Amino acid sequence: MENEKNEVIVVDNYFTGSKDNLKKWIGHPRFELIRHDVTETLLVEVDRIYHLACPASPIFYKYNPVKTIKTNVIGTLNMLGLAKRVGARILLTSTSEVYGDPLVHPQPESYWGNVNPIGVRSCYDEGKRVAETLMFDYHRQHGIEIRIARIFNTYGPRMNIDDGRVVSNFIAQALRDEPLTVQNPGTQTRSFCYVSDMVDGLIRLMEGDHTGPINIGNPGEFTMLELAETVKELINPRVEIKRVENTPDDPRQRKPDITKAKELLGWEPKIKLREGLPLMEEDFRLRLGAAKKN
Ligand SMILES: NC(=O)c1ccc[n+]([C@@H]2O[C@H](COP(=O)([O-])OP(=O)(O)OC[C@H]3O[C@@H](n4cnc5c(N)ncnc54)[C@H](O)[C@@H]3O)[C@@H](O)[C@H]2O)c1
Ligand SMILES: O=C(O)[C@H]1O[C@H](OP(=O)(O)OP(=O)(O)OC[C@H]2O[C@@H](n3ccc(=O)[nH]c3=O)[C@H](O)[C@@H]2O)[C@H](O)[C@@H](O)[C@@H]1O
Repeated sequence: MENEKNEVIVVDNYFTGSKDNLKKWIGHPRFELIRHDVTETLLVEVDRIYHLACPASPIFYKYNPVKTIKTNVIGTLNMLGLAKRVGARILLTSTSEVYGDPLVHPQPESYWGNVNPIGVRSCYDEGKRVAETLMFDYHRQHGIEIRIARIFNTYGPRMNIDDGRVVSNFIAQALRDEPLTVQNPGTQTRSFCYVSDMVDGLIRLMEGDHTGPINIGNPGEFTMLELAETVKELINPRVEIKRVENTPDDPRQRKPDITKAKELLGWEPKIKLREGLPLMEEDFRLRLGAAKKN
């Protein structure tokens, strides 16, 4: 929308999304919002498709796993069908979860992954693997222009407060004076990317010449205990850290190798975790009505 040459159509079934996040643009002449589920056919005329629709927080994607896999498979088929009909270029937001519980560290795009095909996370990680396969089959068979981003844990303002992912959980807990829930063992790692860096990476990938898959993420790697300590230090030093049970198949380590993104897209993240957390804190404080204490 910031580029005046663009007209934007947003399609969402609001399963985890919110109209509030789009308030700024509703009513703008270059903007349209459609309530639609991508598992149904969509007929619009476009030249770029950013296919992001999919529940992404583990608590939401496990809530209705059959719907999650339908969104990944039928939803991606429908978006590819649309791309084929109108000759659009399509970008899929795949995930670092295609690497499963990785045995190679950090993860380059050439790694095929270590994924449980029948586990409670499979609707999401195997779903995204099939979505990538569909993208490449449409590309080879029908000549569709495709782009695949493998996104690593991304966070930022305007996330659903009860999204359930670790950064939003810890920030909301710190602001509510509730203990930070570190799932065992707490030594598992993630690499957190700030949302503006991610958006910049996705646009570069879409407008560049490479199909991908390309990892887009921030290589700064933290254990969940380190993340909790950092949130405590920056946001609420009085808060406790509480150890809780983990869920099955939780990946033990995750860090992107971003050599390809640097070389092919000229992209690398700019915002460090310690800079991104306060930006998210500010937005969460406003929405939770939590005033800053001295
Ligand atoms: N944020 C991350 O760390 C991360 C990491 C890897 C991949 N991704 C991918 O990026 C995309 C966006 O993730 P996010 O973090 O913004 O998640 P999110 O849950 O905040 O947003 C997903 C959006 O998709 C919509 N949606 C879900 N199912 C739909 C359907 N059947 N039809 C239409 N809309 C539907 C939701 O309502 C929501 O607006 C997802 O595809 C996700 O898998 C995100
Ligand atoms: O980046 C990715 O590729 C994937 O990352 C996340 O999956 P996950 O890393 O499991 O996300 P979280 O739920 O934020 O969990 C991260 C870690 O924090 C831990 N955690 C989570 C929540 C919490 O309250 N406490 C806590 O310690 C989990 O055990 C896990 O080890 C996203 O949810 C997926 O959509 C995305 O595709």
